[in-house]
Amino acid sequence: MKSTDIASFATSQLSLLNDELQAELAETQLLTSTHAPTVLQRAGLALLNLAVASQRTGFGGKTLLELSLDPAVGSGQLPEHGLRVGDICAVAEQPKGAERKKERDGMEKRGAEGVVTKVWREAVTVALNKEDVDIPSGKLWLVKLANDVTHKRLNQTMTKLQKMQPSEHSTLTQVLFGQSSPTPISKEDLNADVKWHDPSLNDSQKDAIRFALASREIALIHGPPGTGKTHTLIELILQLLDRDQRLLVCGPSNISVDNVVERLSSHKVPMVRLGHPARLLPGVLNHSLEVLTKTSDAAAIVTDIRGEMDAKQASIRKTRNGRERRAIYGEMKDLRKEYRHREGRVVSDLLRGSKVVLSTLHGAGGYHLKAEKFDVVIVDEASQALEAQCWIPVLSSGASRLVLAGDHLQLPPTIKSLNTKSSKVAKESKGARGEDVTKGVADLDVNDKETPNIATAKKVKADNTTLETTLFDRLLALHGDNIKRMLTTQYRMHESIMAFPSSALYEGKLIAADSVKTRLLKDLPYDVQDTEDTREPVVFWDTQGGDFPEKTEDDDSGAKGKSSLLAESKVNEHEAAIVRLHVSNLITAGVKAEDIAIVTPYNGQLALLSQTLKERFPGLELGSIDGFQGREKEAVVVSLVRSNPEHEVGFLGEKRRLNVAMTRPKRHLCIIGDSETVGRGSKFLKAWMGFLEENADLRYPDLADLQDGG
Ligand SMILES: Nc1ncnc2c1ncn2[C@@H]1O[C@H](COP(=O)(O)OP(=O)(O)OP(=O)(O)O)[C@@H](O)[C@H]1O
Repeated sequence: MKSTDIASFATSQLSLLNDELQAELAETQLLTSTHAPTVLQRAGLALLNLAVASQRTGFGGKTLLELSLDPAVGSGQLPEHGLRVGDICAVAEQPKGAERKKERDGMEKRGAEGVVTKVWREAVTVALNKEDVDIPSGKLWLVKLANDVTHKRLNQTMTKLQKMQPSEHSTLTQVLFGQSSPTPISKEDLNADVKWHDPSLNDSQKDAIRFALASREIALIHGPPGTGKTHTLIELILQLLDRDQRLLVCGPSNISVDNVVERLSSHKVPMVRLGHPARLLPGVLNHSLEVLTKTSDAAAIVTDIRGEMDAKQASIRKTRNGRERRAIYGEMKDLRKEYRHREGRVVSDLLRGSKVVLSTLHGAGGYHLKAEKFDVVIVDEASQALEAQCWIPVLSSGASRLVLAGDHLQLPPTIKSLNTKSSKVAKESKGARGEDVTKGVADLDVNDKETPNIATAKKVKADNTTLETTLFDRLLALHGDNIKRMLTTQYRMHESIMAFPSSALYEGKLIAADSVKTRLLKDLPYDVQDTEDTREPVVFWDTQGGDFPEKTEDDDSGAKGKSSLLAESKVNEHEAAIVRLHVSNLITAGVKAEDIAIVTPYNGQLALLSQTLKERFPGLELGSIDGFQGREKEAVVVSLVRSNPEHEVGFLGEKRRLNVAMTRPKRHLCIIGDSETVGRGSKFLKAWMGFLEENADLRYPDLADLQDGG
């Protein structure tokens, strides 16, 4: 165990985070300043021709603007756009048609900044950051800005850590940096009798819970794919509550937190979910602070004042007279103060009564928790969070114990929010893992990860830390396997699908639960024929021989002019034809399109496959491997794309990405790739190709057949 100096660790993190922010800001700036508004709209980064449809007061006394199409332009649905709940944006007067960068300079600054809180077909709602801003009355546009809010909180947290005196470091903090060893756990504690709420837990789950209950400072629960990590955490939470502990439960994304809230709610645990309601799953809303402040007994005192504020807001918009406006603003200010005061009281009563508070890691740094203390912090999906993010709840909660659940052998935190990169920047800056960061228009997916884009993650500081090293990784390196327990029974995959990842990554320890180990597509609970595909758990279409070459997308006349934002990526047209053939065979056999997913690491290939398959099989799901982490499907088809005489494999070289790809299916995994190219990429890839040749149902495609079938 090598201990780390806490202040210099924080300093190095601050510098890495700052590099990261600068890179991101530069990229956004370049993009929005070099394109006309209409281009930005097409790229999903702006919405044009808007007008204020209504204005009211929301939670926290914030002004909510509802924006819909300007009646002068039209009515009804908004055009396709990429604005999503949680995006940071500016509402401003729309530049005139030809107004370009120069004229627009500083324009976004002059508008009002806010956060998108609701998106539906006809309108978008934005919560403004500042009070009392004048919204121009002409035609408006909404333009996405770089999200530096996340960075600010990370920065504050790391600065706090940096400035702490050694005497202020809790025992937990010392253990997290190797300055103290974790308190040894006695055999009796590990074998203590526990009254289980869920008797169906398997032995590795029970062991992990006993271990986490016995540990005084840290416990890592390592949950390989499908092993019931969240299931285990629920029991752990109930057990800790039985022991009268107060808990702060966090995850890196809203969905990871909601997942826990949904499963906890059947246990009638008094809990509060922090976070903006617009970003929460519907089933979770009843536990959200906003809904609780409206429905609890104390809520009435807040409601009447809210109405009064809305009325004042409305009158401001009608008044043109400056003096009158100023007077109303003054009254609003007093009302808002009173509102916050009352709301604050309701909120703190609610929080004080909750034994469990749940929020994103980021949300744990909000002002609601300032006065709250907890005994234990639990982080789900911890290996998908930046270390600095994990420190937010650790420092804010004052907790003495930390439980991290995750799987460091799947992908670490990544660029999930749409990042605004021009083709030029995208070509020059490869992402965190040298991956295809050109998310561009191909997958403007809703994704509300609060993890910043790691454009600079590869930068290694002198002390060997990168942003990509998660707390989970670092603790394992620091304290070794003694601080972790692994869950070993998986409830997802057929045993043949599980075999390779288990032996190559999980020390051969995974066991397939009886309920899943022999499940095939032909056994689906609806009518599926028994065919050469539906009776095979693993199929490998080996395209070796050079007839299935990859192409760089730019060779193909600038991606057909589809977008300047789609930069260099790889495609493999012949592989795409095999995907089509295989998928149509499955569907002809009776497998529902909804039960099939196609994943590929390259956005170029994804775009090509979407073009040709989406219309034909609407239920089919297509996505990047990275975007599919955490998901599962009955059948998964993976197109590996790379096939070249140089045997270059690009980011197939990242085994954690391939691990994610091969562990998504329940009953059927179909791999399409060139074993000659892929097999030379790394030891792991060589072993995988060897495994497939030995164990999969091998197919050698014939180009002529493809022309018929594809
Ligand atoms: N002891 C158990 N007995 C039966 N089924 C279980 C058990 N533990 C977990 N499962 C089932 O396994 C599946 C996966 O569980 P869960 O969603 O908790 O896993 P996870 O590890 O959090 O998932 P991921 O692999 O996405 O991280 C669920 O359908 C769950 O009901």
